Amino acid sequence: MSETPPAPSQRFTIAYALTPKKVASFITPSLLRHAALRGIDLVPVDPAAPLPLSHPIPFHCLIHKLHGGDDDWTGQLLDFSAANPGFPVVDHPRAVARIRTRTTMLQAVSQLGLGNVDIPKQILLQQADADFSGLEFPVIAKPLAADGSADSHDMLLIFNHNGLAELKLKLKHPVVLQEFINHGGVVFKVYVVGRHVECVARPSLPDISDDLMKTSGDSLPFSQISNLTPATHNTSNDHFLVGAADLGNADMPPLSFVTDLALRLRQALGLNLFNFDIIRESKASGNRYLIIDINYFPGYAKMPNYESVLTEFFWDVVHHNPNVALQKPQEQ
Ligand SMILES: Nc1ncnc2c1ncn2[C@@H]1O[C@H](COP(=O)(O)OP(=O)(O)OP(=O)(O)O)[C@@H](O)[C@H]1O
Ligand SMILES: O=P(O)(O)O[C@H]1[C@H](OP(=O)(O)O)[C@@H](OP(=O)(O)O)[C@@H](O)[C@@H](O)[C@@H]1OP(=O)(O)O
Repeated sequence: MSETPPAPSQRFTIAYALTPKKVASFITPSLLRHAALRGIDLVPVDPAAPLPLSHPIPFHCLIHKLHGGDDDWTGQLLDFSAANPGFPVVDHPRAVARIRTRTTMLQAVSQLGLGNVDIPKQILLQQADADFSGLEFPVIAKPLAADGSADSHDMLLIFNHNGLAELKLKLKHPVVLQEFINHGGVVFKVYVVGRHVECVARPSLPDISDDLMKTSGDSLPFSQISNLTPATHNTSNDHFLVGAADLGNADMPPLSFVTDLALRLRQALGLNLFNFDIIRESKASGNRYLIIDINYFPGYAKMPNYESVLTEFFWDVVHHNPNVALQKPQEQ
């Protein structure tokens, strides 16, 4: 990369509306430096102030991730996108909204046209006493909202009907109940930035044998298991760490498969900035993969060289490179 930044007339501004946590982890001095050398400046926007609805717009692209309770902000983004068609808002608020609810989040998977990729069987429980049918134990109860709010990562692994009865005391409804799939204790996280795709292995829940089902009680709470390190695990999660897989020796899915899957999913979702979690079913004879979660604008700073990857993406966006263009999501 040239060490001489472009002249002011060739510079581009990326406005960002991010949570303070995200600003701290993502808008690092090193990202700012990388981007500046490519002629790109990152500046904050105040989500409490109105976005400009007419020209001149003082930035060339808007990136965003704000958490629950931000309906006004989403409305602003929709109005801004409608008033400025073609202006790069990364990503379109309607496409983001779809993956902030666990029922609509995984719908796109059925459009991928890949026979070995599926989602676990799941049902929505609106209320605590709603009917539970068609699923086999163990199941995981997940909050319907996947919007980054305080309790959106609180989960309950349920082994039997008693555990199901405990659900109403332990998690706020509505929840999604999803069949637990044995997968060898490893989850593969696939990070997508435009057409850039990277896959890493992370710790997951261990396989659950019939014996473990009998000895584990009725239900077990857990939270953010894939981000656990020895320094952060707590008592409820400790249980699951027993028998944790050796990530260094994880049998990674082929990169060509992961890339193809990620690019299909990117188109189907209409998103440029996301990651998704896949697991490989232990008992399946061939390789059967299940997508269990999709996250908007994840923790990219954990990717090696994230500064260059994101800078190149921003450069493509402000130069309207068709590589990063996506279809606008339909209103539903
Ligand atoms: N259907 C499933 N079968 C087996 N394990 C699962 C299943 N669903 C989730 N898990 C395990 O539980 C973890 C958390 O689930 P999920 O990714 O849905 O939660 P999340 O809070 O949205 O995650 P993140 O912290 O990535 O945002 C997964 O990383 C995986 O270890
Ligand atoms: O901050 P972290 O690096 O842990 O990033 C996590 C991110 O938190 P942040 O967006 O508030 O930063 C989470 O977002 P919310 O669901 O809470 O909205 C979610 O996307 C996780 O999957 C990310 O972890 P990763 O998948 O990359 O391991």
